[in-house]
Amino acid sequence: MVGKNSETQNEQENIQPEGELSVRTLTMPCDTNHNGDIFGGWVLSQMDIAGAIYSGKRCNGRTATIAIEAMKFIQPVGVGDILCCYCSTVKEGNTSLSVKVEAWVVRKFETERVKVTSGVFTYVAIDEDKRPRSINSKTVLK
Ligand SMILES: CCCCCCCCCCCCCCCC(=O)SCCNC(=O)CCNC(=O)[C@H](O)C(C)(C)COP(=O)(O)OP(=O)(O)OC[C@H]1O[C@@H](n2cnc3c(N)ncnc32)[C@H](O)[C@@H]1OP(=O)(O)O
Repeated sequence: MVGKNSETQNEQENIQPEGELSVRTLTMPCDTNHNGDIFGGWVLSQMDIAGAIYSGKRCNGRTATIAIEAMKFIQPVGVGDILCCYCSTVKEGNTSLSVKVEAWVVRKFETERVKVTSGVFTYVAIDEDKRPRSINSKTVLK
């Protein structure tokens, strides 16, 4: 069974996700690699979407990902797992917002959450010409 040891560890240490749930989705067979696990790149893209939704709300409109800190994939994600991405603010700059995104999964037919990876994603608030703008500027949300 994938990741059972870490689940037990999470329960024992009572580790909980940090931040606001931004994306929750079901993993599908089309997202697997040649080993039958979910592609790390697919997980990364879901985390980027989660951070983009979170930063879009905070920055009142469009944002673009400018940087992603090094990440460690702690354990594999399987088909049928439910991926949950939680976001919290690490740093607010003038035009940028750094967001910690934690990825957790609920294993297929189980109930406990297991942390699979986390990373800091930085977004820049951009205007309609795709130029940086203040994260506090009020833009039309489109
Ligand atoms: C109710 C509302 C709901 C809304 C709901 C929305 C939902 C929406 C869902 C979308 C879901 C899909 C989301 C996919 C998200 C992409 O896929 S975005 C695509 C990938 N990213 C790109 O193509 C961006 C390409 N880069 C660029 O266009 C330009 O670099 C940018 C972003 C316009 C920035 O321009 P620049 O001249 O390079 O920026 P610069 O002035 O040097 O620096 C800007 C800020 O970034 C910081 N920065 C620069 N380099 C770095 C670095 N390496 N590390 C950290 N920070 C850095 C600077 O310090 C500065 O921050 P501040 O000090 O102002 O706070």
